Amino acid sequence: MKNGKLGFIGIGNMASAIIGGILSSGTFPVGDIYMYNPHAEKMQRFTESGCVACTSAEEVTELCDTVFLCVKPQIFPEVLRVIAPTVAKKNADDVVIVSIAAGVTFKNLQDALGADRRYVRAMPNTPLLLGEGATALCRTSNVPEEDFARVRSAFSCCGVTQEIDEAQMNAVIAVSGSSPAYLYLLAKLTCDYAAQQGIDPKTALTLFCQTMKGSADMLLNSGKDPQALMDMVTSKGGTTFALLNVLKEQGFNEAMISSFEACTHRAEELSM
Ligand SMILES: NC(=O)C1=CN([C@@H]2O[C@H](COP(=O)(O)OP(=O)(O)OC[C@H]3O[C@@H](n4cnc5c(N)ncnc54)[C@H](OP(=O)(O)O)[C@@H]3O)[C@@H](O)[C@H]2O)C=CC1
Ligand SMILES: O=C(O)[C@@H]1CCC=N1
Repeated sequence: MKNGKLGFIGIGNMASAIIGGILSSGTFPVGDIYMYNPHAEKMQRFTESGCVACTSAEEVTELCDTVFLCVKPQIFPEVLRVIAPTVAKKNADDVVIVSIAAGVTFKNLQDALGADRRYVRAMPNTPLLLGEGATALCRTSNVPEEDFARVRSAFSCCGVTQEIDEAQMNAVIAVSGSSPAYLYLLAKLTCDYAAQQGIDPKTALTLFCQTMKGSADMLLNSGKDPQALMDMVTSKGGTTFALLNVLKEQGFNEAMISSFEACTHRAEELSM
């Protein structure tokens, strides 16, 4: 029997962003959110909001019909071993296991918890915390629409979601999961340069962040592709041309592509 309860195992950066986003949106009753983390203090701010702290991963799995595994890929074997007996006691229809881990495959989950269980993989990102996340999702073929919609709503209440094939899950990490880091790097480099030139750091950050937001809106809503938008900015013989030329000369494009490949490759290595 399904009870609508959402359980989270591993309350670190990402689970905190997801739970924080869910709480801000009010999409799920706060008392339906269960969680477990070895260091209990990490759950405190959510228990203060009305979420329920459990004393073990088994307890979360026993009490909830949608279980989000939010530990590091390296901890997965241990957590899967711990929850396997509890998952085995449930009817296959009564539990959906959601993994947000980089690289951990459906095969890894099925080998540990059973091929007849229902699985969803998600690749979210930390802006979920502000309701501005981006999450790629995929499911095993036995996950019915109703169960998938429920999992999806935990992510879509705090950002956009897109369903993709499992074969694309490692490549998509460079697009949603990891990509905030290179955008923050760009912000840091830009603002550090501005500060060196005597521009007030807050002023620079405000200008740069609005530029990222506005550029994202142009990409989504102007009807123009990235190259056309770059061309609109680039006057012949002007400043943007000079900027892009140095990036080209110094191998920026190749470095970015190599970094995406490294990201995907690392996810493949993290598979169990
Ligand atoms: N950070 C990100 O931006 C994103 C992360 N992910 C994925 O999310 C997952 C979690 O990443 P992230 O939140 O950054 O990692 P964190 O290290 O911040 O969180 C992991 C949490 O797991 C807890 N934990 C450790 N061992 C156990 C255990 N045996 N049982 C239950 N909980 C345990 C840790 O608790 P304690 O500290 O007390 O040991 C910690 O709070 C990873 O698989 C990652 O691939 C996906 C997309 C984006
Ligand atoms: O760095 C990581 O491995 C995780 C997965 C995506 C973002 N953070």
